[in-house]
Amino acid sequence: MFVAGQKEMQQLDQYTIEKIGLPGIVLMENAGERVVEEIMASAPCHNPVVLVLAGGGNNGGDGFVIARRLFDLDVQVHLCLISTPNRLKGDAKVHYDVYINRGLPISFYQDNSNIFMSHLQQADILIDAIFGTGINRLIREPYDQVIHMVNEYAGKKLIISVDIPSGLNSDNGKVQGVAVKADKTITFVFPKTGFFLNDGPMHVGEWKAVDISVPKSIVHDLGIKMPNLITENLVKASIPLRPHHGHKGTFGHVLVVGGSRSFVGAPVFTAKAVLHSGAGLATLAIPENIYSIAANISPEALFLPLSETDGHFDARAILEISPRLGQFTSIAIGPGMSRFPGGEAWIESFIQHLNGQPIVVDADALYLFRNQLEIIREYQGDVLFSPHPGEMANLLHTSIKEVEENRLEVATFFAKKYEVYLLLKGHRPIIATPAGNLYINPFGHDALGKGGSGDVLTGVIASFLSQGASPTEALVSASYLHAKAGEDKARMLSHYGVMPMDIIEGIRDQLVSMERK
Ligand SMILES: NC(=O)C1=CN([C@@H]2O[C@H](COP(=O)(O)OP(=O)(O)OC[C@H]3O[C@@H](n4cnc5c(N)ncnc54)[C@H](OP(=O)(O)O)[C@@H]3O)[C@@H](O)[C@H]2O)[C@@H](O)CC1
Ligand SMILES: Nc1ncnc2c1ncn2[C@@H]1O[C@H](COP(=O)(O)OP(=O)(O)O)[C@@H](O)[C@H]1O
Ligand SMILES: [K+]
Repeated sequence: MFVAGQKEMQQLDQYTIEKIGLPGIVLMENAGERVVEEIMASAPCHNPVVLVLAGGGNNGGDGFVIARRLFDLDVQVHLCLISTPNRLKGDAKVHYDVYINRGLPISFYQDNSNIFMSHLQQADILIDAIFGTGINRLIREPYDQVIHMVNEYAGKKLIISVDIPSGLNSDNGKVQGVAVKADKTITFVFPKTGFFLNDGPMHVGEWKAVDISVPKSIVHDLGIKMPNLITENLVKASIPLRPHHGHKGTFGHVLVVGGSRSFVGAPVFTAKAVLHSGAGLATLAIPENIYSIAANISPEALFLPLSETDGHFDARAILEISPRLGQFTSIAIGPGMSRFPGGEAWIESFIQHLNGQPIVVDADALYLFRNQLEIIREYQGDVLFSPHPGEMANLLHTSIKEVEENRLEVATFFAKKYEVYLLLKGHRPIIATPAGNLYINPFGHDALGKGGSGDVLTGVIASFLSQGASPTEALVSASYLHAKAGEDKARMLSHYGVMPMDIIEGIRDQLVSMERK
């Protein structure tokens, strides 16, 4: 499934109408019909009272169809036009005329806002068909008042947005002054990019993309490049296959490099995640002063205790580890490593001793690479970076705000420029490839916002690489399983109580349920 912005939706609609010959009024009729099906399926009570709020563009046009079709199903429905009738044009005007010709119930906000308020109070369900993807400026009077009034009922009445919550920018998810806070959004053809960026996740609620007879194959016919949405099916096709006759050699040997006196748990979580997600072997290369604690809590791992000074790796460690590096099928470096003096030179030397295995760079290793990214570009194997927004900002010498407001652009830029596979973590993680492909993970939970959670993810990525997944496959499947594990564990253990080991267990539960399906 793809994720579409305003321009892409226009291209798809236009092609369907002009080249395929399916008129816009038919698409609008289909759109209205699909939304009505969803309204009927999610009605909070018997005989709900529905208020449809229609704007002056095509989103309002959908609203006229929805109100008419609800009326024909004997639903108590009222339509309120927020715009003025003489501004209506095209397909929306056709459906407005049909509505008026049928003599169906309507009122005009501009004529009498009191009537509107009384309808708002009486309704069980509010249908937001004020603005769709066509919004092109900040929302002002009277639309902002209406949206504020609708939002006062958030959590009290069922609010369903048509295509996108009115006021939300479909490309970047920014609120254009004010935006509807929907419980549900019924969107057409593809989910909109803005659902997953900036304010989007706080406004869309539960979303569903419905078919309105715009063929999805147009994307390929027109060669339109859009971000991919990570779905269970995509993940099923991405998780490395496990031959029944395989042995620990088949499933790869992951080297985890990290840890320091202050951060003992981080590399341990990574190594545990490596093994719980299927790798044959995991070796933990850690400073020798934390060896006994780490070994005590992870008997399943192999160990490579390395020389250290003041609780972190030192130059001797490189000499000790370098003859061994050839035996590993993937490397995860960074968890708990600390930002130690001389760390930049240490990590440069480390990468020069590798033989092209895929390498996952996370946490402090990202920091240590930030001023020497050319080394990454020149590395002869695949490099995967998994920064959180703070680490991403550090890599680009910019602010977290800049990163968060431009997640897609930032991820695309960095992946292309440094030829890395990038997983930009956060509420809705983004994966960007050196070739410019994008993936958005629509899952995840605030339960994952706890130290150690990212270390687990790093381990799963490295594990899948070791089992033969491509960098994109490893990132897509690890990010999905991690996010779904967070959602699932939060249901059992609360938003507050999920620990890194629970996430590891949750990932294993996800793998069990995928194997069964
Ligand atoms: N095309 C198709 O085949 C299909 C399209 N479909 C539907 O169409 C929707 C897109 O429709 P759309 O392009 O007409 O835009 P829409 O979101 O209704 O708003 C534009 C209107 O709002 C106005 N306006 C904009 N910003 C404003 C602001 N800040 N404050 C105030 N006014 C503002 C703008 O006015 P203007 O700029 O012209 O003055 C214009 O009147 C899409 O989301 C889907 O629901 C479906 O039916 C399926 C078939
Ligand atoms: N509110 C949230 N919603 C979804 N995912 C989240 C949320 N908060 C954190 N996460 C996820 O949790 C992980 C945290 O990683 P990171 O910050 O590197 O943690 P650490 O390095 O402490 O282990 C990331 O995968 C991130 O996407
Ligand atoms: K809307």
